[in-house]
Amino acid sequence: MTEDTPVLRVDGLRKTFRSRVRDSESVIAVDSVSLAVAPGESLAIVGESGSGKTTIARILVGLERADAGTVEVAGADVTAPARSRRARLRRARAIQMVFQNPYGSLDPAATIEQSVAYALALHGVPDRRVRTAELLDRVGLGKREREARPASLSGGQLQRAAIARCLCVEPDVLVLDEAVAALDVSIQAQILLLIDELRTELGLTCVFISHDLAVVEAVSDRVAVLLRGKVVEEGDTASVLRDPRHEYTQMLLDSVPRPGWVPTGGRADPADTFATRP
Ligand SMILES: Nc1ncnc2c1ncn2[C@@H]1O[C@H](COP(=O)(O)OP(=O)(O)OP(=O)(O)O)[C@@H](O)[C@H]1O
Repeated sequence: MTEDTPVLRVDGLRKTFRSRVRDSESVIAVDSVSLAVAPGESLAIVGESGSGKTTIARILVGLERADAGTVEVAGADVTAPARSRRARLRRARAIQMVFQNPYGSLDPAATIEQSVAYALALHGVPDRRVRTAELLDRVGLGKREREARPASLSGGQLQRAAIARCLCVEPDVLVLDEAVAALDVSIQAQILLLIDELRTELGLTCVFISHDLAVVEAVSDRVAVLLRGKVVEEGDTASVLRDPRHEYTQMLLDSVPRPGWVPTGGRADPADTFATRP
């Protein structure tokens, strides 16, 4: 693989669900989505609620099965569900996910260091005690937090622990699904800074799922804008945010609160606003 060969390649993803509202109807959550992320690059997937962001993230990490399309990580096809334990471990090494709610990835009964040590053991990493300490040090968790159980930690501390747990396997790709959305703004900034440092140090390839354009601007090199399951605009983050080509991207930008902002129209349901757009 050369430096430019994408480490993550998504081709023609499609996912339909049975409607939660009317059983006889279906919802196209993801529609012909193709993406490529180069080694060390950070791609943001942005869109309003219901645009399909989380469904894409869940397909990437194998929590959801696509109806069509393929996902390749470091040249290996990871589209099919991993059936054997070995295949599941291989898949976990390829791609890891930080969730909005870190409780999902941390055992409530275990201390943070036990959770990290367990993940290392699962993947047969030697020198687990040393490696656990290194990882928790790296994400900025001290002795008290390491020995605590998830219920006694703050959201920011939990996200640090969840990131450390993902890093146990040195994944090819890290997917962060609204990973800072539930945090206070100042804690958000600390976590974004940590992710940025880790990207620089480890050359991490990241996919950031977010509805927040300020977060997208801070963390991504490239952005894909999602509307009703389809990518309607994609490009270098700074250019897209400065000079959006699609009206929907413009609408997302217009709906960011700022001094003098009047919330008229900007928060209209994009499904209504752009329903007829090809
Ligand atoms: N398990 C499911 N069953 C039925 N419909 C679903 C399911 N999961 C997602 N959907 C629908 O698929 C569409 C895309 O949802 P998804 O959660 O991927 O969007 P999103 O952009 O991540 O939104 P949010 O930011 O609110 O999480 C929505 O219309 C949603 O209602």
